[in-house]
Amino acid sequence: MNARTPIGNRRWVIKIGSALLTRDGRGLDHEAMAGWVEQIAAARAAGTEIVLVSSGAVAEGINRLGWGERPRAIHELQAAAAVGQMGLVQAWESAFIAHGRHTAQVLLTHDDLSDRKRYLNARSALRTLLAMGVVPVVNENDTVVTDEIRFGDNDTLGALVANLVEADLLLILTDQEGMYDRDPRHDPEAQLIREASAEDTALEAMAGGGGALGRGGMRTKVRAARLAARSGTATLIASGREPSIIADTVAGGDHGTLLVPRQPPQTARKQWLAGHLQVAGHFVLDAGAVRALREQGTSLLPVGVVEVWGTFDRGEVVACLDQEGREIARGLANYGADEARRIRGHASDAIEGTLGYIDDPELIHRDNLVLV
Ligand SMILES: Nc1ncnc2c1ncn2[C@@H]1O[C@H](COP(=O)(O)OP(=O)(O)O)[C@@H](O)[C@H]1O
Ligand SMILES: N[C@@H](CCC(=O)OP(=O)(O)O)C(=O)O
Repeated sequence: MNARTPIGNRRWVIKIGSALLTRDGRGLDHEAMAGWVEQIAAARAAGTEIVLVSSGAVAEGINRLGWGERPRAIHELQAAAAVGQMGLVQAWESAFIAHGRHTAQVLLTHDDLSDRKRYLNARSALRTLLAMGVVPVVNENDTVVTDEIRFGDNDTLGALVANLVEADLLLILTDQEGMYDRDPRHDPEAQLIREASAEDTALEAMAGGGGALGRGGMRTKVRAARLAARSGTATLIASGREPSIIADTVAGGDHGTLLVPRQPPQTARKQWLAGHLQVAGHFVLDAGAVRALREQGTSLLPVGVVEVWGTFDRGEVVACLDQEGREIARGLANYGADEARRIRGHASDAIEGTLGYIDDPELIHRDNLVLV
């Protein structure tokens, strides 16, 4: 068997899913948590900085409130998350304190990471905590988000946190040995993938949805790996039921599925752009502009835009689509939607004549543009 690509051990993000943490919804598995904490504390003592991304607030809230099943109403889910998050942080805090390690609760929303200022604040807070030897315990702030504006699954959140702290590894612990070439729940012949490129688009076809408690399944884990790769972060999907999974991985063991970045890391600003789950509008590009962006890495000029959709202001994130509606890039618009509609299809030297002023010759400057 070929040796796997080695993983750096400077900084890791470890994500633990709901199904694992809550024994399939029967309440927090304190014993398993103690086992993971012991291994994390040892890795930290040996010099690896670790951020924990912990799911399980909603599942634990449902358990604490004695509800038989997951509610559908958003206000009930928000309430369950608020109750359950208390149990989660209590459990992590006491497990880490037994090893003399402080934890810090960090609850994030999509808005926190899409607003540039708040993103930079979250980044410096996390980096400060890590430098102080604290283990940040991150979750989505489920109580203040609704379906339209949530990450929903913590795989995506884990990847964005890995971008924030520029982790070497995003370790996703789940209830399977790793990623198989098809959903093992439906096909016992499924084969475990040992290593693949995080950017390999064929992986998505092999990844299915999640179980009753987890939200994303393998699909969101594959997407998370692609997102994480933007900061040069490798993703390992492995079984949290394997008793010494973290220690073995630190020691260079080769459990699970490793998805490695093959492209060079992007700048922090481009990672931030790629991490936006929502955009304020769309530019539809002609074929020449699509080629120029993809093949030459140019800025987007008004002349290559055939349609402008949505309402947005200068500085907002806008997606660029080809004529079949496929997103090819996104970036920060230099003009608001109304101005963009007036200058689309025009050469840049006609902008001033059309608008009466010119801010920039491009609709999106290439420094603010990321291919997706
Ligand atoms: N190709 C695949 N390989 C492995 N697991 C898969 C695959 N496709 C779908 N799955 C499902 O994804 C589930 C894990 O995701 P999920 O239920 O969201 O858990 P978590 O809470 O850990 O995120 C597995 O239990 C498995 O049934
Ligand atoms: N923020 C949510 C986690 C969402 C979720 O279920 O994520 P996951 O189990 O990782 O697929 C919670 O704490 O309940």
